[in-house]
Amino acid sequence: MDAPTTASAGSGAEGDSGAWSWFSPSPAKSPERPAETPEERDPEPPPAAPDDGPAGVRADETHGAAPPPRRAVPPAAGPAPESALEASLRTPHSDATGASGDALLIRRTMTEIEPVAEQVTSYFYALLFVRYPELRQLFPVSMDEQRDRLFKALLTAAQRVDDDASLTEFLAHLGRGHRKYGTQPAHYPAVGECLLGTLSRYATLSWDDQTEGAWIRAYTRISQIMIDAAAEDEVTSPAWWDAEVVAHELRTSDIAIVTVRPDQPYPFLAGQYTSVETPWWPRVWRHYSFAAAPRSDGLLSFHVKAVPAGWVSGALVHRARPGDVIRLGPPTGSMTVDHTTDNGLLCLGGGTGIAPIKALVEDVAEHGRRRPMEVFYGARSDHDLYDIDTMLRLEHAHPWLSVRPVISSGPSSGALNSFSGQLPDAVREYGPYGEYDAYVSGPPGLIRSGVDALVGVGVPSDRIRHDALEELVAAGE
Ligand SMILES: NC(=O)C1=CN([C@@H]2O[C@H](COP(=O)(O)OP(=O)(O)OC[C@H]3O[C@@H](n4cnc5c(N)ncnc54)[C@H](O)[C@@H]3O)[C@@H](O)[C@H]2O)C=CC1
Repeated sequence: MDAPTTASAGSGAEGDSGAWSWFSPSPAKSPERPAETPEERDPEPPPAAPDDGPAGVRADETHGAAPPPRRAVPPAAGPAPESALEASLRTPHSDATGASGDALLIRRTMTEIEPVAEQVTSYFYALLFVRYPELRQLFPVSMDEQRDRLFKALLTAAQRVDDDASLTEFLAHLGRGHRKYGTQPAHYPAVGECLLGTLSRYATLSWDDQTEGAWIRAYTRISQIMIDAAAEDEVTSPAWWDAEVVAHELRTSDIAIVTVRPDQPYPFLAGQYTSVETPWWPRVWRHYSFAAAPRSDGLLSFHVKAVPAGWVSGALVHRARPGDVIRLGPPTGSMTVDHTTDNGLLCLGGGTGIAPIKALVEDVAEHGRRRPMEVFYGARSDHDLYDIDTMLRLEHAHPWLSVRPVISSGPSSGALNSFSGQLPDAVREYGPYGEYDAYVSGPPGLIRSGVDALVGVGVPSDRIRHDALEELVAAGE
């Protein structure tokens, strides 16, 4: 997808980068470097983690983390037949794309561990929590989804090691975003040590001194960018905002509009989103878009749908009441209005994805340029169009705005004169829209098919905005 997207978050605090000396690349095994592999430091490998120490890893969290046996010494009689993986890992360190030697070495490691990524991740966290139990408190009680995150982010960064601009943008964002988790510069060497310990344990075919050097250089760079970005952010912005619930309106049996008052000014742009932590599920954060443009009274609102097994969404819909205090991360997202053009705006909002679209309408209204704006608001049935009254009120107030309800599967009373079908079908029916900027917000499936439909009705792909698909998929609620 080539539309502008947003990325996700990372860690840090005041930068004392001088504490990283052990992580300097070392051509030979350096005596200062701590043990790299579990067996060097932990006589018992982490899968036999403590049962459930105060800040330890539960035994069940190490499930599946049993490390593979170290590479067997080839039998004297002759080498065993080479597998396809072994053959690919033997490929010389050069590449037609011009990737650097370090990038090639890092990719080789990732090729080798990819088939066992789940065990690698489990082992990594087990090792981290056994060696540094004090870090356990930074993570949610249930590690099910977290297991994926930190490690994936590190791997994504390692993959971009040859692309300075993209790497820096990704990591700076990650570094700023990690402030709300309480990450400190001193945590980075611990993570790096366990990352290398894990990789050397699993990438037995490709791991050698050169590869280790490449990973050390990459991780040193990754952590420095994250720490610097966090330190810079600290000068102007809190790590998180506490926000008191001031209104809670149940719109359907599973959708609520939650309005909060942050304890400090909260600057953001219409179309952006933030991460939310509730008091009931500490350290579990979920993304929600702002459902209104910035207001003079500083209040923020979110549309939340309780989804099955959605801890945060369930708590926000069924448990939160005025007076409760939730926590907000920094605003993020690039689904914002370009006010330098007079192009029309074409918006697709599916389900609670209408929330940021409503904010965009308010933003355009405040700028007073009367740009044509077409909003397609999709839901399964009339009943699921929980905010249609607000949208129709806005349409009534602004002659440049047109709102079209689209019902995909459920019954429609006919009262709304809605289009029957999927949102992309409706857009095709009403197009072309060559002179429009476009915005898509809703379930990941809608983003994918919506972007295709928008390109089909003449919107250039560089003028289509939506939030990052991987964020929407990862959030899951
Ligand atoms: N900034 C954003 O992109 C935001 C995204 N969301 C996401 O929106 C979703 C809302 O969920 P629900 O209200 O249950 O929506 P839903 O699953 O009921 O879908 C709403 C409408 O979107 C369209 N749609 C859904 N899947 C589609 C597909 N595969 N192809 C074409 N059209 C499709 C249909 O018109 C459907 O009626 C959640 O996944 C939430 O995370 C919510 C708020 C903001």
